[in-house]
Amino acid sequence: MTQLKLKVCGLTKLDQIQELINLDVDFLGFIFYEKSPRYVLNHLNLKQISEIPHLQKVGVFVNEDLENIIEISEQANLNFIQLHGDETEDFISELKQKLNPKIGIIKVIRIGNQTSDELQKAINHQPSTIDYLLFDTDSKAFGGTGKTFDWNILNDIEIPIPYFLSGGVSLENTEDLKNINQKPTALDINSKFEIEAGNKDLQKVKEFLSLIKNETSISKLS
Ligand SMILES: O=C(O)c1ccccc1N[C@@H]1O[C@H](COP(=O)(O)O)[C@@H](O)[C@H]1O
Repeated sequence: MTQLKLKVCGLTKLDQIQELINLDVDFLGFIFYEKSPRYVLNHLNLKQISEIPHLQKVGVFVNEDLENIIEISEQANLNFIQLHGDETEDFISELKQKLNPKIGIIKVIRIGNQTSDELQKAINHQPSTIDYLLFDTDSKAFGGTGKTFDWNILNDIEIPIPYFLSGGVSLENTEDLKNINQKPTALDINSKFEIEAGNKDLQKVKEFLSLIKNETSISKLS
């Protein structure tokens, strides 16, 4: 059985980041959206982010200017760009052309009240150059609300590439993973593992890690 990966998002503190690296967390997420309470550049500069020794650093952007994404990705030494807004197919294709080819793209599909047909169309319209999809709950804030969507809708669609599951993922709802037929490649945790925005509750993250990385628990979930 392939092991579920973990992305911890909304990081702002170097000591916590180092601890997550020691815990072998698979993806580290940094929010480059000024309106977010987890806006990383209020806490760390691009050089500090670039020096973080991890090979799966994800920058989260919301309807950001293409040239800014490229500049930040280079200066912060990012490995993935997570597009969390309403970025079009053309925008993503142009970004892919201009971006360092080593940098992958994660496209977020925010799930609100779409039908499964509408959702399928949105998935099918994504450019083939994206590396992962990420499903999150739709909201005016774009993300980071701690709210879940109805995961059952994932059983009504075809997901052609690996995906991250996000939106209010917590210690309390991993049980519901067993109802999803096509399992996510990674779980993305954020606001449910915080003392306050951007300040992670590492004890909770450790509990979660042992839950999802433990073979016995995983087999209970699938
Ligand atoms: O966390 C934020 O503040 C944020 C703001 C704007 C876009 C995305 C944001 N975070 C992403 O939201 C999801 C879900 O987070 P949560 O579990 O619901 O708190 C996660 O992918 C973050 O990358």
